Amino acid sequence: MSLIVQKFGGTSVADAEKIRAAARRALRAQQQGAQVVMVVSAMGKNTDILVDLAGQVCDDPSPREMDMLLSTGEQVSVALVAMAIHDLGGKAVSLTGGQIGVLTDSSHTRARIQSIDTSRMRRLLDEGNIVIAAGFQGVDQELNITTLGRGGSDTSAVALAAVLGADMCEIYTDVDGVFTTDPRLVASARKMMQVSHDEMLELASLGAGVMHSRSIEFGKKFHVPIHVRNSGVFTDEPGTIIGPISESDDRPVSGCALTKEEARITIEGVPDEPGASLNIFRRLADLNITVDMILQTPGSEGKASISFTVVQGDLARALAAVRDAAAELGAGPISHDETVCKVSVVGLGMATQSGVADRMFRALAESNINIQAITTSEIKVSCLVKREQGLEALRAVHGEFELDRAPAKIVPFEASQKVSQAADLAAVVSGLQAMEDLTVQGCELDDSQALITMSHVPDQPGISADIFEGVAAEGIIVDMIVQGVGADGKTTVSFTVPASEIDSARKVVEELSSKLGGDVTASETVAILSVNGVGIRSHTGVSTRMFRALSESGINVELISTSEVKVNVVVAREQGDSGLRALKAAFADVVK
Ligand SMILES: Nc1ncnc2c1ncn2[C@@H]1O[C@H](COP(=O)(O)OP(=O)(O)O)[C@@H](O)[C@H]1O
Ligand SMILES: N[C@@H](CC(=O)OP(=O)(O)O)C(=O)O
Repeated sequence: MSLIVQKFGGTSVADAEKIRAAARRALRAQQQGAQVVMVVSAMGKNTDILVDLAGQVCDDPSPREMDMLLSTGEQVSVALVAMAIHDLGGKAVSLTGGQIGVLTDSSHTRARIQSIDTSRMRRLLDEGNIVIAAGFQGVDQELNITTLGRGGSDTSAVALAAVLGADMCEIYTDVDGVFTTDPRLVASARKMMQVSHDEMLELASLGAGVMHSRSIEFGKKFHVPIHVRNSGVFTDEPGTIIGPISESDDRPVSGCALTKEEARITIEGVPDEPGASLNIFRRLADLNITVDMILQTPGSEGKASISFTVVQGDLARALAAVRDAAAELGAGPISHDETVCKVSVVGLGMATQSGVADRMFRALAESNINIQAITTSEIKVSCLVKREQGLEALRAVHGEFELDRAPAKIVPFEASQKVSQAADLAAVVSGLQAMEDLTVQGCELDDSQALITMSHVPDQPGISADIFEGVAAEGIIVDMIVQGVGADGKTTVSFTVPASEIDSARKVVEELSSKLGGDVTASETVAILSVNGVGIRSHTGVSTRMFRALSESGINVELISTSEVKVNVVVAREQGDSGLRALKAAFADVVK
């Protein structure tokens, strides 16, 4: 007998009529022969209302009490959905996270699932019930109620689908599927037929609120087929499948996203020596703060400047940690900016096609938007811009890559679904105990790259577009790009190219610097070390572990770039081999 998990987000159970519609949908699936587990979120904006209430009662609610409060939203909706099913003549039982046996760690408000007990659900399903599970919540060893972080019901649903070996995990929401960007922000956004796990992981962590990024991590790790659909239309029209392959293989960019609430922290005068980054990022990892867009740019007299972004809500805690690190390192001054946001493009295709970054930079320049910082990974380019220009930047980029138009070649829906379903159930079951553990696929060394740095470049719209158009015109594929945060109207741009291309890349950059000003340095003797896997960014300790391993081997990190699936660092070439050995040893316990 088939088993499906149907998750209904807050928008899909916002009122009595929607609750009845959700109940009808589950009953229909059951009548068609499936066992059905529903995972339900709090009604409408109820969680926001509860958060607001807590804020009215006190300034700094305890995380434990916050979880106790927020979990009630889901408890209301599961009971109502069960009643609606009973009223329609069906059999249903609602369960809280604790009643199911969703065991989590004790990090309140952002707990991680450790295991799920399927026995009670199986028994209820076998007795003909629809099981209605409260999303977003679990309990720790002491039976304290925990929550999985805002938006966490998606994660509950995919995790339940994984442990139950479900044939499909349907995510019902208020849009037709996953769009090329948030359709509320860009009217011409287009529904994708399918999107790959890696693309969705990046999009979700960059602000595509339609899915919680940890749920995609689960989906990828346990081969759960995920189908995002609209709860408001009662048709069999497919939504978007999140699976192993991209919608089209002839497009460099699949989607784009805006992360509105970013804050940037910069620490100048950091001693350019092994262990300095570790000192800073270890403290942030200990606080469970996810750090993004880490940029390290060379400064004068052996000092570096390190900038990174955090979500605005984490700014105060991050600043306190950074002040402690700076005091210990003798670094400073520290500055921060809360008026920034991040615009990103994502696509599996950009790993093999050149000319993505420069097109993005040109589109922003043409809208007169200055780029304050850039980071890239194989499948994304992110630019930090002024918050007030974020929306305009997103629209410019969406238009530039013609995301409103369907790609010429689309991989058929059924084909991707079949690949997804070829999951190995045994692997899912054996993965149960260590459900959210970090998976590292491997550590790599690329010693064929060279590094070019342009410093003291005027910090104005169009500079990066000029540089990377020039480089792309020579047919050179740029791998990492890091543009530092400008000081005194000047900025630093560093990037890596294949060592065989260094002369032509240097020529382009030198010609530009003779026009624009700025100094060029090139190093043919660098290596890129990387760690790749799943959940790299959300497991905040990965960069720390990497920096620690390198620092203990006396290796200095020159550049860093991070993504959901990879962290890259540039080091001196002669240290590449020892760096790789150090990383392999450091990650030996989590390599899968
Ligand atoms: N790339 C995207 N594709 C689809 N929806 C998106 C995307 N990015 C952001 N969204 C937003 O996510 C919303 C759905 O998520 P959410 O409001 O959390 O719904 P739910 O209550 O169903 O969980 C959509 O209404 C849409 O505005
Ligand atoms: N109710 C929780 C959990 C959740 O995932 O909700 P939704 O599915 O509506 O995004 C929240 O608002 O964060």
